[in-house]
Amino acid sequence: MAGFFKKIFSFGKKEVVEERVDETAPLPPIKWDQLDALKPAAEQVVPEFLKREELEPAPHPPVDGEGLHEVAGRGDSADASADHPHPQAALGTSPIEGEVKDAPQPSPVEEPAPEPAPTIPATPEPAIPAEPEPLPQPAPQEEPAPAPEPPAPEEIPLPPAAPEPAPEPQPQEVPAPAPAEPEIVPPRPEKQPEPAPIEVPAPPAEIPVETPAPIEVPPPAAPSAQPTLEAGAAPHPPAGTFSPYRDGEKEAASDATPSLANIEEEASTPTPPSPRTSRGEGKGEGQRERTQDLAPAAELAPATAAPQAPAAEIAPPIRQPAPIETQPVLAEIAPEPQPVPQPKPEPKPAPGKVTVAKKVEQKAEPVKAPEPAPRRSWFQRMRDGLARSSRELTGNIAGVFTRRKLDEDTLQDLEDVLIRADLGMETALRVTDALASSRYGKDVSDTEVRAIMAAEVEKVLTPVAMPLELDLSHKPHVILVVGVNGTGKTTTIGKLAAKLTDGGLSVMLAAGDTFRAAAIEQLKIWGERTKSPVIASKLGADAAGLAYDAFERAKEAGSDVLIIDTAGRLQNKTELMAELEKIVRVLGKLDPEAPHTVLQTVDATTGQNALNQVEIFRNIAGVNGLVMTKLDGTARGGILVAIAAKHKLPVYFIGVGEQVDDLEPFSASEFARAIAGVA
Ligand SMILES: Nc1nc2c(ncn2[C@@H]2O[C@H](COP(=O)(O)OP(=O)(O)OP(=O)(O)O)[C@@H](O)[C@H]2O)c(=O)[nH]1
Repeated sequence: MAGFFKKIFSFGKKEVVEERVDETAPLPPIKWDQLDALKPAAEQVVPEFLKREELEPAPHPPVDGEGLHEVAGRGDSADASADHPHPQAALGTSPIEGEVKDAPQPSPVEEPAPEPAPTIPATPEPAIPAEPEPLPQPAPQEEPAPAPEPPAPEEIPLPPAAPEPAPEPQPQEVPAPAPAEPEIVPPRPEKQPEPAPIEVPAPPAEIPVETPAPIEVPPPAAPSAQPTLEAGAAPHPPAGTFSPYRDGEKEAASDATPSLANIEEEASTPTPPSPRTSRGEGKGEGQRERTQDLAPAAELAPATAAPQAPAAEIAPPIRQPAPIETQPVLAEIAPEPQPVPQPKPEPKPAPGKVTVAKKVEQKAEPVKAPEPAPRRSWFQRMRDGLARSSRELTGNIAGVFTRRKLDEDTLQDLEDVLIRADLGMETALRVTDALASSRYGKDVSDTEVRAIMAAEVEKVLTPVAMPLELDLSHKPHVILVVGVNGTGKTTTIGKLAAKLTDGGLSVMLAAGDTFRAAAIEQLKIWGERTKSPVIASKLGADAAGLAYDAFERAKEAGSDVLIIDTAGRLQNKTELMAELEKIVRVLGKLDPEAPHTVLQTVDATTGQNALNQVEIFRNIAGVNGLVMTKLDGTARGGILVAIAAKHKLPVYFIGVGEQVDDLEPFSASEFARAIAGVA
């Protein structure tokens, strides 16, 4: 075989010499298309050359002459001496011969070369230019490129010696490209025109090679993981990780996707880098390796593991460990984020605990709210409310009767104490008279004095302590609520509506306080709380007109009770008093007896002014009942006794708080005992 290639080599020289001698004319421009067209011809011609070489070199010159001109014209004049380059270039195709030249040298070393040689020319041509970098695909596409690079092929023959040393490393390097090439195979079938007949068998062989590759992966996986570290652990693990998936993708994607091959090459690049450098040294050899790799690849995979151990083994192990490692890595990654969120919930409980503690504290307060201690009983609440009044009164009484006999001075001192307690002159005289009639000249204790006082106050209050009676024959029973502003009219209306609705009565509310927007809104709130419809109008509207409309509405609705709120006016303002009179007058048009109840709220904290308020409202609005408000926490609860004694108006309720339940029916004995500090 060596002789065979030598003949070819010498033949090329002869052609070059002959061609140049014959043709001195300027070289025509290069026509790449023609060159491509020549490629297949060249292949066919090649065998002819071989034959003709042995027989006659003459016939070829004319044929190759054109190719030679083109090649020479490309400008390797410096290499004009290019003895062989020309024939190589003429082939076109230069790579073909270049390989041929390269082949002969390594071929002696590698005996199998002679046979693949004919096949080689087809593949190597495109491969040579492309292989140095992108071994697989670019080569065929760049076929024209190699032609313009005749100098490369020319130089190639120069380092023929290099291929000789290269051949040995090449077989080693071969394994590395081998895995990549099988992937590259798909692109080659595209180039099939040249190597098609010969390589066609190879690709199928390679295709199975790829499939076995993943199969090989599992066995060496665990052990190979370590070797991967040696060959290029860093690059491999990632490549391996992706490789398994890519293989599957490759199978699915089929040959159409050369990119996959590139991807794998990139993944495997760590190992190939060294082989590539070696390849760059000898292109012809590199080409050969391809052809050889393609065929032997299938064989190498299983059997040639030893020679290709470094590269071939690295590739598979890399793939295997990678997928395995990747999964565990993912598994590790997954748990990592889990612990991360865990700490987050931890802080949540922390603040939760804090909040809980806070909430507990806060809730503890509302729990205290059941301080319905006031709810324990209205009397207890009233007693607590009258405590101030009681303490002051009882304290003063005790100061008067401490180890003193009852005489005129003590009786006068007691009268003064009762009057300062707002009980009124009448009530004070009643108490002193009662005490003097039974205890005059005797030692009297404060307890005895308070008991007599409680009894006398009760006597005063009993006539006025009356329950509110509603004549439901009136549909509705109209309750007009009057009183000085701030005495608790609206609040009392809400409390009363709650009692009535709780008792099963239907109640309608009328917002007659058209001078204060807050009063209207406040009444609406009470209406919502008591589920009672509220009749309201715009701010500043005529209160009498509103009362009239509300009365009609209540009649139409069949309400049991209509409660009309009014504006709080100072009794000395004629206009305001006239408005109340007008309301009463208008209501009387619908029902002469309406309003059926006129309640006046009296603020217990007002003191003696409450007597005047009742006097005025009684005369203007016909007040026929009282609600003593704010008896809780006042020291002047005695005014109720004075009002009762003077006006003898019924006291239906007393307000002992701002809550809906803080409206209690008035009890003379309880109030009297509470204010006198008698248990
Ligand atoms: N402590 C206590 N406060 C009360 C009582 N009744 C009413 N109040 C409060 O007294 C204030 C005045 O009550 P209102 O109902 O608005 O009095 P009003 O007469 O309607 O006032 P105007 O709408 O201005 O005429 C409010 O803050 C009520 O919560 C009570 O019996 N005890």
